[in-house]
Amino acid sequence: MDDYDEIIAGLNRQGWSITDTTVAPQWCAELREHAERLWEEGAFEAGEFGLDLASGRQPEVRGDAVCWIEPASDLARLPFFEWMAGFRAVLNQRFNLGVRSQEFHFARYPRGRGYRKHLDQHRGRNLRKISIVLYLNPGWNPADGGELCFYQPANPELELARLAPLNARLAVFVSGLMPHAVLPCKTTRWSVTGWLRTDEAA
Ligand SMILES: O=C(O)CCC(=O)C(=O)O
Ligand SMILES: [Fe+2]
Repeated sequence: MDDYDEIIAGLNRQGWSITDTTVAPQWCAELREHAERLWEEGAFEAGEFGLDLASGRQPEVRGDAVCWIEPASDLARLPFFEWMAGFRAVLNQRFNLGVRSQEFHFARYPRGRGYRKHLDQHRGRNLRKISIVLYLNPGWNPADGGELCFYQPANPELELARLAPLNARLAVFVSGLMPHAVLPCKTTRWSVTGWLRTDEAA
């Protein structure tokens, strides 16, 4: 079984999958360098919750700052994003998922912040099919918190898994199915987050 197969098997079986050996630590180091540079350049903005821009910024609900990766930029051609384009092709060929575009942002959670339980599909819209999170945190300690939690789709009170944001860990899940949350972190938490979508690139 290759990595794509392993991830897809997890999605089919339970709606989510975690792999720790798919993404090369070198790719993560490079992404983390870019993320920190962009942070220092002031390129991040507060993460927004839902589509209502007027009321969308609620740090007690969603505490990260994000920096979107322009699809036409050099960054979008880094190996991790090329690998994702390959994953998309496999999902389309074998499962007819019709994921025609991908969007990604860097995310940075400062100490004390998390993201309350939510689904990744905006209400009434279902363009986002598959959610992707790659963690960029070398030396993450279990005591640092910041776990990604999955909850039972039919009963979101029931926690299914609690996963530390370990360096190079890749989480993939069905956007419209899996309730999830980020528990508050005790130290700065970095990641790349994205979605495979059914519409064409903007
Ligand atoms: O960083 C994570 O573990 C999940 C982030 C998330 O749920 C989101 O950005 O929608
Ligand atoms: Fe999410």
